[in-house]
Amino acid sequence: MTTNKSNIIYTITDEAPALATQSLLPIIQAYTSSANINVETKDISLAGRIIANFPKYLTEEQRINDELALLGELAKTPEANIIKLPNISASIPQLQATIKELQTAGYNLPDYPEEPQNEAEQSIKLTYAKVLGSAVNPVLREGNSDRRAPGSVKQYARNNPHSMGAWSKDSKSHVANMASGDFYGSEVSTTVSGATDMRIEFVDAAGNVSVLKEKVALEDKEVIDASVMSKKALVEFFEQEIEKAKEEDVLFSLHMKATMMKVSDPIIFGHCVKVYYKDVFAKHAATFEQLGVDANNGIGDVYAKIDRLPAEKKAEIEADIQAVYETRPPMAMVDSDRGITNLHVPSDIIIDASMPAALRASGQMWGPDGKQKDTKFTIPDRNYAGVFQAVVDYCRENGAFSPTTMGTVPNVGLMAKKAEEYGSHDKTFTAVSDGVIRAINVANGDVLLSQNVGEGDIFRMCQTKDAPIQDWVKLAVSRSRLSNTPAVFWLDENRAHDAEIIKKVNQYLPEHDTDGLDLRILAPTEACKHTLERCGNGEDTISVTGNVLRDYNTDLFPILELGTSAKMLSIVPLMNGGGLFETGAGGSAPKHVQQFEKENHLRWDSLGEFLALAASLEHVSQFAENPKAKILADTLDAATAKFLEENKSPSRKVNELDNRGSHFYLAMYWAQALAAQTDDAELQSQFAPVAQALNNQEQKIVQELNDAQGVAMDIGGYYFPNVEQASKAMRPSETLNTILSTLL
Ligand SMILES: NC(=O)C1=CN([C@@H]2O[C@H](COP(=O)(O)OP(=O)(O)OC[C@H]3O[C@@H](n4cnc5c(N)ncnc54)[C@H](OP(=O)(O)O)[C@@H]3O)[C@@H](O)[C@H]2O)C=CC1
Ligand SMILES: O=C(O)CCC(=O)C(=O)O
Ligand SMILES: [Mg+2]
Repeated sequence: MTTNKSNIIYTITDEAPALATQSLLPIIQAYTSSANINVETKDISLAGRIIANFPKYLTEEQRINDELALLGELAKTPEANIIKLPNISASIPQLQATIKELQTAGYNLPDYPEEPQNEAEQSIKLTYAKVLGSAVNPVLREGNSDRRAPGSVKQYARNNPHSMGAWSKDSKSHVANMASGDFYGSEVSTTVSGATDMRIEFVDAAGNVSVLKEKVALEDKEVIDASVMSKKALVEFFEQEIEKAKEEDVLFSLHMKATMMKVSDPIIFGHCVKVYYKDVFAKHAATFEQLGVDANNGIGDVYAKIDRLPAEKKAEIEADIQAVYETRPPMAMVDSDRGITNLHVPSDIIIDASMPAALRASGQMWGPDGKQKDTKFTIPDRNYAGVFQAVVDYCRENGAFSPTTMGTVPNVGLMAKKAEEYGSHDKTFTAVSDGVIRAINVANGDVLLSQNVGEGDIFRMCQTKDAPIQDWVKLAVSRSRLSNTPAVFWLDENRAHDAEIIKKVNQYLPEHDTDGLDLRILAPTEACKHTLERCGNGEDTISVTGNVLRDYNTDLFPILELGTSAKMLSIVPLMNGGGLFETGAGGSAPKHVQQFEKENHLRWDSLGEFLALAASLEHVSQFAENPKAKILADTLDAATAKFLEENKSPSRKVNELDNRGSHFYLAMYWAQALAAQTDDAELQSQFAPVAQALNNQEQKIVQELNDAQGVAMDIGGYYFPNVEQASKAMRPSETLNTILSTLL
């Protein structure tokens, strides 16, 4: 893909951010056209990715290019300048719903074959696997991550603190994790010497060898590791903790990352579903087998499949599910009004957002009665569970953090080239029987790593390449220097993988000027305690972490500090010189779309988009030597600061300022800043009348935007909305639209 140096790619994604784009992008395009910057869109939505992968089934007009693949290539070039909004990482139920919507819209796509019966179905399933789970971010993230709250955003939170639920010293909430038999306990790791290929194979108890993965290329000096989650230990753990939750009188809750960890975590989730609802699964085993119920898709899959049964049988199973709640501890709920539990769908409770939300709400979740209650946060594996327990302990002891006084915790995250666990899904396997799974060096037949496995155990291998580690160490030093802030590497010398990474950190740190910097290495739980102490004292600390803690920490600290991770600056300096500017650190906020459909109010906060756009324009100004881009970036920064000062973020309530109104204010402040600057007379004269018009019409525009609300809104689809309808819905102010059109 070739691009003009002043090209910016703006991604079309899903749900709330995709709706917000219908309103914000026309403003961005109108403003940037004045600096010869072309803001082009690329569709990486879930529906778009499905369409792109099945050309054979579609008409000529329906086919679209695989724009994700194009962007993946672009991300490896110095020209890349991509603004990436959050997208859905689909679970199977979400994928099926999207396929259905597309079929209804006339797209002749095949159904998702849950249990393929022949080769053709197997191939369809494999193609759908390409769009399942976290299939976008790892492709674009050809760099490490730098996520932080800009000074103006942090100051805004200090001046306008969000609510924080009070903590009780008697809180019974706690994190439950396994004591053995998990990934943490079994991990082995090594650093590869010399580029080679590896093969992953399974050896059964009788010595028969079968190949699980033919070939994985290994680079010189990369770190590889292998670990196993024992099914037996996991199931026993769930049994015990579910029983204990009842005795302890707390809600039972499970926190996984079934999207990023799309192979291992749905299986772990499925075991929990089968244990919690074991009476139902035992009594109806034959029926479930016949219906093809898959517990990995949650108890919701039972509800979906029993629809096909005669009414009487269906009612019996439903009654049996209800009876489970009499004997089991109360579940943490996703939606207590509709009886949706935390075990309904694996994509409803995603650990990075769900744990901080609970920690912010007095360490509690919502029970079946719609009331908050202390909770057992079940996080089976020990690798990162201790981090959340450290927050629980700190808040129980010291009370909730105060957004007015707490410090800030930016993150430098190791992410490039599918680093660590988040690149493991193509090397994750369930053992079909007892035996050994091992990685063989294809060049000489040596065993690189091996693990004993029992039937049903989950084996996984991770890769972490050397160049990204070097880049990450460099980024950590430079962020620490530039922001004059101590930095802690969250690495556990007792964990095999981390021990290899620590060797590299110690090797690469001396290559940089670290004079006077406070850099240290602490195991994650200790690092978290240290950081929390400092945070409570108003001190800032950079967390330098691997890929998983990058994800967790960049929701955890922003949600405590700012109320949401939507306000984060989220930059990925691409290793080949380009820039990927992610917006916020959160997701696509399905709850916001529900509200939008119900009452035409979108509470999505686009602050992350504003910050990303300013960083992207700054990148254009440097890369393309475009001085107008620099002015656009600086004035956008000024406008964003004013936007915060004036408190123009969307309200949560209908008929008040929403996402669209917040975009109007940004546009007005941006035009004012452009009209006020004197470095570029052309821009000044272009924007003076725009600023004037927006100013004069402020009342009218806000009225038009707010009056449109309060009615149900149909945009012709959820995963595949009608673009014209969505655009019309998101641009209800004719006055604003007319003023913007004068710039084009
Ligand atoms: N970078 C990416 O592409 C990411 C994608 N995802 C995907 O997003 C989906 C939903 O994930 P989930 O775990 O529910 O997390 P989300 O971050 O989407 O939502 C959690 C809550 O965070 C708040 N929130 C998030 N973003 C904003 C925003 N811009 N403005 C205001 N509030 C915001 C909302 O709280 P409230 O309702 O209280 O207003 C929201 O309900 C999944 O499909 C997931 O895979 C998740 C993370 C990152
Ligand atoms: O890609 C995903 O599924 C989620 C990514 C995410 O949560 C993050 O990077 O913070
Ligand atoms: Mg995240």
